[in-house]
Amino acid sequence: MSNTKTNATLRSATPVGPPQAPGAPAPTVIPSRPEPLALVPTQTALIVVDMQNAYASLGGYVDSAGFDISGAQGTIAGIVRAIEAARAAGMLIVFLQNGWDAKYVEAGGPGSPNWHKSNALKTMRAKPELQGRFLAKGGWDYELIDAMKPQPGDIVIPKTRYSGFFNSTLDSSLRARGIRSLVFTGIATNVCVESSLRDAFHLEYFSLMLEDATHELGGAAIQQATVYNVETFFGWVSTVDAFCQALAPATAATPAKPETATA
Ligand SMILES: C/C(=C/NC(N)=O)C(=O)O
Repeated sequence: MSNTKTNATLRSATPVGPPQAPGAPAPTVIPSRPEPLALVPTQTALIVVDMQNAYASLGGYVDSAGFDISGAQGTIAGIVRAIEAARAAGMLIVFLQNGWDAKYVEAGGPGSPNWHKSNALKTMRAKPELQGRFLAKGGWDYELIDAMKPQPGDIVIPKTRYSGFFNSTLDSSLRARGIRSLVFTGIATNVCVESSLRDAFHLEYFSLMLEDATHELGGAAIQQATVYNVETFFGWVSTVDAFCQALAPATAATPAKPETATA
């Protein structure tokens, strides 16, 4: 890509991150591009975007609408690892869940661009036998996938448009908990992940995207376009391995069980 040179030039080894008050817990430095990112785990939320049957399961909305999600299993495995590492380090886990009421009032009618652009709504209009099947609250398509059931202390935030911040309680929920940094995972990289991450930038959050814990709709070049956008304009990019390895010392620092002395 012709932009590689620009990004390499702008890369730095000095970590960046939200300012820390004196006496604040030491941040964890995550190797990332274009700079390492310094995050305090207890002031960071892992955002899992729309890991619902609609986006990650065969027979769900995006599969039925003709998008290729054959790589979703790898994405799911990466997100599961990231969640485990984040939880062990004391990060808040937030699951976003996209969809509308069963009568699709929240989806909007012909006066809403969403009615015209949503491929879920378009597919159901084109095939009336599918009406009611996609992204309706209460249905299988809307549910989070089995691999990602929330645990006590996690937060689930419903949303009705691509950005997790639009008309939702996401921003207030994060601010109320003193969250300053966000780690983005989920599907789709170029739609709800990127929309949410862009809004996070404008709301002054430091955002990291784990590129191998996201999956695009539209092909490999589309994935690279979002990675470029995030790395160059809106945040930082890393991998599941780098994230988990950086957090491991923080996890190891939690008090171990006393060993039983054997004579
Ligand atoms: C295309 C699409 C993407 N959603 C997402 N979670 O990125 C949709 O909801 O129609």
